[in-house]
Amino acid sequence: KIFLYSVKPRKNATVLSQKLRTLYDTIRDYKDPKGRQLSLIFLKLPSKLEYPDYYEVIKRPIDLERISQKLKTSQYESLDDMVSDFVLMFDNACKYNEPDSQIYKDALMLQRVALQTKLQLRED
Ligand SMILES: CN(C)Cc1ccn2c1[nH]c(=O)c1c(Cl)cccc12
Repeated sequence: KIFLYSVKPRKNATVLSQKLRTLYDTIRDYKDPKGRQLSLIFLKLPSKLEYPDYYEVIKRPIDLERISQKLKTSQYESLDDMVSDFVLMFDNACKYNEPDSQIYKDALMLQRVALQTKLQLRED
């Protein structure tokens, strides 16, 4: 299948898409020192059937699948744009879940990974 660009994608468009992919993959693949992949619980929101109150408490529910979908369909205009979706998700997790819960602690850890990765990618 020959894919001829009618118009060559602008350089910074591909640079941005590479940075967005790197940020997403870094969070998705992050493992703690014991080798546990923290992102797995964040892949899919809890079901409305099992957790109806979740959708009362959390006004803007979001999960990794939604962020992944937005990445695939080029809906992010900047790194900060994607970071704000990650921060929203982790804030949701810290709002709904108890501070002594594993998901609360994992949200804080992954939020730090997101912010550190953003800073590193900004320098490149
Ligand atoms: C107890 N149960 C609802 C925890 C649980 C189970 C799954 N998920 C949560 N809590 C969340 O906040 C959450 C978020 Cl942000 C994104 C994706 C999945 C989530």
